[in-house]
Amino acid sequence: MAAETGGREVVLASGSPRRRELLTLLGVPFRVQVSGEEEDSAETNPHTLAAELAGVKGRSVAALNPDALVIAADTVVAVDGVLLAKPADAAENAAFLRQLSGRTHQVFTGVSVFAGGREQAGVARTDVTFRVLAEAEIDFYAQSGEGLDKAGGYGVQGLGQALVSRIDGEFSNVVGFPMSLVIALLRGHGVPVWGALAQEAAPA
Ligand SMILES: Cc1cn([C@H]2C[C@H](O)[C@@H](COP(=O)(O)OP(=O)(O)OP(=O)(O)O)O2)c(=O)[nH]c1=O
Repeated sequence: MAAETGGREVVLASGSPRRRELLTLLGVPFRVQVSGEEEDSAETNPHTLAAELAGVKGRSVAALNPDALVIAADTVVAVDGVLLAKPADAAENAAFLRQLSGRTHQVFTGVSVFAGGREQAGVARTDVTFRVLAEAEIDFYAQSGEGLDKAGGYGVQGLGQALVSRIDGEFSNVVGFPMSLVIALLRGHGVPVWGALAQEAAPA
């Protein structure tokens, strides 16, 4: 395992099935250890909050795995300066969708990598525009339950793609794991994304 991952075991500090899928696509062997840290913060700036929460999750798992490379992420959705976390129920999900309808909002994902006692981190931003949604569409989507475990109350990778009219930025960032940033951070630590040959071929 260690030889395939730049000398360190890779630990994904996330319970998100999307992050698991996306890291698997990169061909990196890893195991999952979920941070038990509470995701509460007084921070109101979405960019800063995404960075802070990714750091909190990663740091707690890194403390338990000092020899590993630990990667963590956090996704924050903001519309007109208001943060939309995960909706508590279908009614709150519908309220979120009303706020997002016909507008452009921002999705920030912070990614933190801890290895050898050091942290490297970054934040990606994608702007997502929703169609003007009819009340019946809002009810239908909220009742589907798809948005309940997702920041902003929707999943762009599922039924939620029918809500979206435009995406400016990286799609994978909206799903919670911005590939460009993750690849750069992993390669920066010598982890061969898509195998050793691709590592050699990658531009500096
Ligand atoms: C906007 C949006 C969010 N999401 C997801 C990504 C994240 O999993 C989730 C945001 O919550 P997070 O707190 O970032 O992550 P999580 O609680 O799912 O997992 P963990 O803290 O263990 O890493 O919302 C989608 O899957 N699709 C989308 O379109």
